[in-house]
Amino acid sequence: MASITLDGLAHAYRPDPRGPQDYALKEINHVWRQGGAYALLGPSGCGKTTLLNIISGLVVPTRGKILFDGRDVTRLPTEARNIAQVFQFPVVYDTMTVRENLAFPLKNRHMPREAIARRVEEIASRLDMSSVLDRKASNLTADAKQKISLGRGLVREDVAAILFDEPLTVIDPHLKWQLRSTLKELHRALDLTMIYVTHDQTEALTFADTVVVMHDGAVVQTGTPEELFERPAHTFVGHFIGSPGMNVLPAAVEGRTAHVGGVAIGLTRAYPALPAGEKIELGVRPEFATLAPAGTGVPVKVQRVDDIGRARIARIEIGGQPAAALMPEGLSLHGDEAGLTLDPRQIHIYAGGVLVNGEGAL
Ligand SMILES: Nc1ncnc2c1ncn2[C@@H]1O[C@H](COP(=O)(O)OP(=O)(O)OP(=O)(O)O)[C@@H](O)[C@H]1O
Repeated sequence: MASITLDGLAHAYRPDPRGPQDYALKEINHVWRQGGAYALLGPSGCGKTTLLNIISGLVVPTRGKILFDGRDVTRLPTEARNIAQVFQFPVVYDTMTVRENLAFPLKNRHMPREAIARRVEEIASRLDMSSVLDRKASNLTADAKQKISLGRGLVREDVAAILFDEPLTVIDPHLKWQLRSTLKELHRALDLTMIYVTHDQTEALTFADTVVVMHDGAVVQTGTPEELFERPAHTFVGHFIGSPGMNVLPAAVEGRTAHVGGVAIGLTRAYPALPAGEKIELGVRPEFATLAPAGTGVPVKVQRVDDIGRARIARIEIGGQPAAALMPEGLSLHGDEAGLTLDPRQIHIYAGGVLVNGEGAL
């Protein structure tokens, strides 16, 4: 196990980068703590694989350094980095049994035979594969083969880190939720540094203690799942995490009041230093905006109500801007006029997409 430090890392695939637009990865400074469970979350093309390849040694960054436990490994090849990797698609030897596949990384490192047997049994049991240990891998389903790949990644105790690159892509949806929690349990039990790359917020939020959210080659927020939910540092995080995502409404702020299309919304903080020329927006998650009878709270128009299983979500307009809110049990609507009650501590103000810390909280 190791801590991994990204020190001023940046990468451009073209040899003569001129400006930020030429960088697939803009400058990143970050420390992955030893034994931590991390997710690297972002949409396709945001730079996740580039960063993962820099960590694993497949790509040498244009600028900056990568340190494992303080040791500069920036130019070391993958083999010299002592990391395990699990990819989207199974990497297994079909002619070997499950047991032989799991034992392979340990045999390669000349671990004593009894120690190998013990470790293989332990990992197989944690992945619920004990009953198939002596089956040939070729006879197994794609799900089972990917579980072997996970096992081969997890079997070594001496790795600096395990990198997972969208490891549940081929897993049947019914099994996905189960494997997500298995991986979380494995992290607790095995105390390894794990970095899990995904574009799927559910996978990231279930697995990781700390999620690094990337957008357009840059890290826009690093935080616990709760922090990302309750205090998105960027409107992108607000949109990308949550279902439906955060409401982001163009606003003008005066004192402790935000105006959204002529509708006044009370704030708990003042924002005297908002940068001129930047787009000002108010962000509030649907979970903190509850529909109420007309005449209560902020006046809104209701367009429709969607049942999304765990809740009913009202599609509304605030000052002409589309938004989503919780539809409470037992509320009956008359026409399209309604009120909206907002949790004032959960209303955030953004300038140019970036969260602004207000002053003088009430
Ligand atoms: N070998 C390469 N040469 C040139 N450009 C590349 C190369 N690999 C990636 N890119 C570009 O770098 C940017 C980041 O790509 P990257 O694969 O790191 O993103 P990602 O978040 O992992 O996306 P995905 O989930 O689709 O793999 C993209 O604009 C991509 O087109």
